[in-house]
Amino acid sequence: MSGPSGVGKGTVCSALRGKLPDLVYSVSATTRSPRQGEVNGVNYFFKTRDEFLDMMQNDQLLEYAEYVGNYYGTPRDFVEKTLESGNDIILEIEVQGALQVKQKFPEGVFIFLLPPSLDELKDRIIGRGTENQATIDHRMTVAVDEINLMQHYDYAVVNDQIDCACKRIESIIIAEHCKIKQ
Ligand SMILES: Nc1nc2c(ncn2[C@@H]2O[C@H](COP(=O)(O)OP(=O)(O)O)[C@@H](O)[C@H]2O)c(=O)[nH]1
Ligand SMILES: Nc1ncnc2c1ncn2[C@@H]1O[C@H](COP(=O)(O)OP(=O)(O)O)[C@@H](O)[C@H]1O
Repeated sequence: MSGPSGVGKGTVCSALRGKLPDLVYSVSATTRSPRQGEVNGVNYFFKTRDEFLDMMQNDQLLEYAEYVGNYYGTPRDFVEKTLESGNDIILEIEVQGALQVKQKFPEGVFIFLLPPSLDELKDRIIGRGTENQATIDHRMTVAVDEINLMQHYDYAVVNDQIDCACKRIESIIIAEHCKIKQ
């Protein structure tokens, strides 16, 4: 799942956890500093730049990207082991990374979460109160670039109300399970 900063990816994923308990969540590595309340190993694996570069060089990341001045990447082992054990896994990642995953797992299901409007998106980022003004401006610029790449995804879901967005994503996951693969 991808979507611009502040659209509600984290909020929707938390709500989905309650509804689809068998769905496994990938915890990413990042060089971004933890926000208040974020826990290492739960929200992210927080890494120094050197530690992250080591992971890249040792092929420990399934994909990675630089986003607004920090690196983000998906630890490879956990994803591969989860899939080998027959479970589904959800990656909450930005667009460049999702396109790398699409190359490696074309059978994956790619969902783009959209805000009802750019004004509402900005209100949500500001309302969350975790970023300074310069970072908010940078993230809003990137948001437009990301939305322009939405055509690479299988589904677009508008996060107007959290419950409605969750139901739409749940329906997608259930439908994908029932799909006859050609
Ligand atoms: N490529 C990639 N992007 C990631 C990964 N983990 C998180 N991201 C994305 O990085 C962007 C910034 O994440 P974050 O700093 O937590 O900000 P937020 O989206 O505003 O909560 C978001 O688009 C995340 O989905 C990852 O492992 N790989
Ligand atoms: N459907 C929604 N309606 C109103 N506010 C929302 C909705 N979804 C999320 N939010 C709020 O928007 C802010 C950003 O949500 P968050 O989940 O942190 O976004 P993301 O993970 O995409 O950056 C949070 O303060 C969250 O409570």
